[in-house]
Amino acid sequence: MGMPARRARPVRVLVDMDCVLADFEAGLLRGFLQRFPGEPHVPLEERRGFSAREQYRALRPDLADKVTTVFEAPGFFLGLEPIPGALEAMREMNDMQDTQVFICTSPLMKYDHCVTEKYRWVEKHLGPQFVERIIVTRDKTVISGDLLIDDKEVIQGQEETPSWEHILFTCCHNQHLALPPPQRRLRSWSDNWREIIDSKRGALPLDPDRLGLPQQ
Ligand SMILES: Nc1ccn([C@H]2C[C@H](O)[C@@H](COP(=O)(O)O)O2)c(=O)n1
Ligand SMILES: [Mg+2]
Repeated sequence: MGMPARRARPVRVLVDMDCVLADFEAGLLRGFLQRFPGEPHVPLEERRGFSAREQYRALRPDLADKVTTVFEAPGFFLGLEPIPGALEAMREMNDMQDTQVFICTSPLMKYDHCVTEKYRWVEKHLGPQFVERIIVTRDKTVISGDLLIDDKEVIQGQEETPSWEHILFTCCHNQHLALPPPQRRLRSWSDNWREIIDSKRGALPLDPDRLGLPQQ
């Protein structure tokens, strides 16, 4: 009897941070209302499009810079609340057999507080073993993986055909979008992320050394 067949490599899952693990949108609105209480704002149910800055600009041009001061301020990223179920899902995913999890996040161009606070947020909420799993990049297309769970509707960069399948994580700014088939959504961390990961297992090549076939 040979050894049982085994997959040649684990499924690699890249998980975005803002709006997937950390509630950027709720933190931004809370910060905006605190800092500019008399100004018009965009309620979460009316958010459309990835860029809050552009939607505030459309509301009134000077609000673009005002909303930007909120997410560029020290303490903003560290103070974000976790998305419901995100921390539990990350721990479970990290413990799954044949599964590798990385946190894949883009920094602001004005990175002073953002980058350090993203690291500190991960350590605070997920612990040091996840700090080792952080990938900070402005271009997610050059990172290799089987899945990228991300709330940004279109992810472009230098690589035209990234190795990962983009799973759109539902967030206030993208919930109205009809996805072109076969693109898939993860509606929340209560949705079936395990099934999405398992759907990638069959696609992986089997390790010929583990098939139990007689060696040639
Ligand atoms: N609705 C959003 C979400 C995030 N950002 C900014 C904040 C971060 O610097 C960056 C994160 O991008 P991600 O890695 O989550 O694709 O983008 C924003 O401007 N608006
Ligand atoms: Mg995001």
